Amino acid sequence: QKVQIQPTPQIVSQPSGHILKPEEVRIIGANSADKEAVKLLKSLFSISESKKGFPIYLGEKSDKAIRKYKSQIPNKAEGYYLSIEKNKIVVAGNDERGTYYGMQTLKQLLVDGKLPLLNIKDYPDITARGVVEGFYGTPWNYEDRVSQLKFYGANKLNTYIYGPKDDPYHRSPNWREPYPAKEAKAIKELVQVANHNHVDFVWAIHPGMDIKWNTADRDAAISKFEAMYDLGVRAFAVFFDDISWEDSNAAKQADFLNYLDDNFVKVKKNVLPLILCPTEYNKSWSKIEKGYLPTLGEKLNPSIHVMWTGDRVISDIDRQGLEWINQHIKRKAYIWWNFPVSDYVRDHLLMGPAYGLDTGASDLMSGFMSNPMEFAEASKVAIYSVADYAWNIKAYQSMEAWERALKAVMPNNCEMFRVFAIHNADLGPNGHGYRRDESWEFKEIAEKYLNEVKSGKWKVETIADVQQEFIQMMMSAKTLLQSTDNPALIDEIEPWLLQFRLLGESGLALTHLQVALEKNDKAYFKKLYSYIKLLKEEMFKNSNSLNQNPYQPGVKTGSLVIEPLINNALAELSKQYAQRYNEELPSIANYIPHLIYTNLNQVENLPIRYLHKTISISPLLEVLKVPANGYVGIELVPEQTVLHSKINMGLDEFPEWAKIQVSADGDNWTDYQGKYNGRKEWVGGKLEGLYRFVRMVNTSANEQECYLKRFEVKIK
Ligand SMILES: CCCC(=O)N[C@H]1/C(=N/OC(=O)Nc2ccccc2)O[C@H](CO)[C@@H](O)[C@@H]1O
Ligand SMILES: [Ca+2]
Repeated sequence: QKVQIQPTPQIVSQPSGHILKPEEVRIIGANSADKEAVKLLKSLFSISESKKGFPIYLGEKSDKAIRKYKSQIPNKAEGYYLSIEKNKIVVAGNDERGTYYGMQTLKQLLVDGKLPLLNIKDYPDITARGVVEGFYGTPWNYEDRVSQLKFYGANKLNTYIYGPKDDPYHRSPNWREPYPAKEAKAIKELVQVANHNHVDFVWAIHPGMDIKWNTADRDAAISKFEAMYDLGVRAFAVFFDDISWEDSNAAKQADFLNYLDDNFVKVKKNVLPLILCPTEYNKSWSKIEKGYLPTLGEKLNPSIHVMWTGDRVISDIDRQGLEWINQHIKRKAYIWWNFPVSDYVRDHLLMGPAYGLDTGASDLMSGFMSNPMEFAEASKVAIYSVADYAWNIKAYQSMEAWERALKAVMPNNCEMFRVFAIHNADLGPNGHGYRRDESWEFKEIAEKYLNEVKSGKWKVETIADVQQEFIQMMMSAKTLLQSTDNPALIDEIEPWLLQFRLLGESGLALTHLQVALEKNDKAYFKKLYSYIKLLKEEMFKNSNSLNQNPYQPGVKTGSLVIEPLINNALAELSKQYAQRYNEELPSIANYIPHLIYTNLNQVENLPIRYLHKTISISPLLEVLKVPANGYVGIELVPEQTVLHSKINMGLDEFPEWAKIQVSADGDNWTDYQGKYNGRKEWVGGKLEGLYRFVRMVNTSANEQECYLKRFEVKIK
């Protein structure tokens, strides 16, 4: 039988039987082996004081106790040789971390008091593997981070990069200041937890918003690094992402990094190589002829890593793209993979497989980091898969890893967790145009069901299939809400579980509308319809009260297949009701008729939201570039009476290049009189008459920059 080890090892022999877990073991090499490995071994077996215990040889290739096995150990960083035999076990590392990883594998193989007889030669494909806490939104808390670090140790991830955008001491305004005592203590403890799990804790500084290219700021960075060094940090990164372009001077950035490298990293000796997050960190933004990347490639000290997100900000990672970037930066790219980060689609959870990763790229990357969701536990599903990919790239199978990830995160309820995860994977329409598959096992049934509803000739077995899925959604939500094996996870995803249950319930009720039509029972149909309306109102209330944030407030679930199926079937069945009984029912599908109105491709995919008679554009996190005559706004369908409007462009004064205009026909525009309310927001009042378009337009002759933090129109 094939043993299952996470991550998938490089070389495993076929098991030739098994042994029972030894009552007592004797560790040979305990004094010279990696101490975390010794601790882990002692937590698994009872150690005999006398000579008679079952021998376990533990240590690194340079240790005397392991000398006999030295030739078996892969000559690769963090590699190990593990052999489980009838009369001994050998756990031999190429280095301390290798020994520790060998022990993690041994721990996984000890199941039901038995151990398989086999041997393994294993090592990682990618040198640095892990997670960059680099998202916008609520940073992870201390308990989240401790749990993450233990999870990384168990999954052979060796790097955690601390860089939460919303930590004021990581970025502006306080990147120069040392952390206050409380935060400093927490970081000091986290570094220790990281060390116990053989994870390199990388502290990132983000000086980009207000750095000056002078000795004062260079030394400010060094003194901040010194302060972090005193807390135990031995690895550092410098982030220059998401800053305005005049600061994206490659030569200055390279000099700054080289100065830190020469005057801090090289001086300290036990500090890992620096990591740079460049301003041009994806192919779609790079203009090679402008020389930013080639300058970094030329000038940056060779030991400094350069981060890269791929062809776009949110992007698949493939061999071709990696070969492209590596030639320009003259080193192997250090990947910052923006998945499962959801800070630009905050109403969605990304619980699906981690796919779009080239299994032929093992020799082209120096690092692979996942940028996760602000929900730490929920992110573990994708992080688990990334661990499998980064360790053994050619063997990676995203769907298989996903199945194991679900079991790892929710061991006692993985089937119910799978029902939830499979229907909470896509992002919905978003500014990056990045989408994921969702509900893939239900799509065919959904299609069949909708066609049968439309034709009015439905089959019992199709209805049964659909009812089974809806009931499973309800069972999944209820089971998970009452589960106890991962309370932190349930706490994070509760809003989505509540919504998921209501969605399943509304789907189930929907199938009974067909029963009512079959029985020609008008009263029953109307009762069901009102019931579905109640369910939808509760979902609407959830979306108005839970997971509120300034960007994508609300709770979206099953948004790719399930929700549209229910809304389309509902519309169809209420149409059939109207035809049969000559009576229109109020539309209850939460359809939004209004549209985004723009000629800027950076925002053309942004979703429109509708809550409480307010239509708004989903905000953009990053800076918006508006060329001459560029405009962004809302098209009201049909035209409406505008009560008031709010536009926040993230600027202190209302820019003279901008105009706010309205139109009924899209050709004749009139200025919309309004004023700044002192909180960077332009406010406009009630307009007489009906209007279809409200927009902000750049009336100057050249490109301008601003933010799209809020653009909303309230209608009567
Ligand atoms: C090396 C990657 C840096 C990165 O991805 N930065 C942020 C990031 N930046 O994305 C952008 O699109 N940034 C941007 C776009 C236009 C102009 C300036 C910045 O996207 C992620 C997902 O929203 C965020 O979590 C990241 O913190
Ligand atoms: Ca040793």
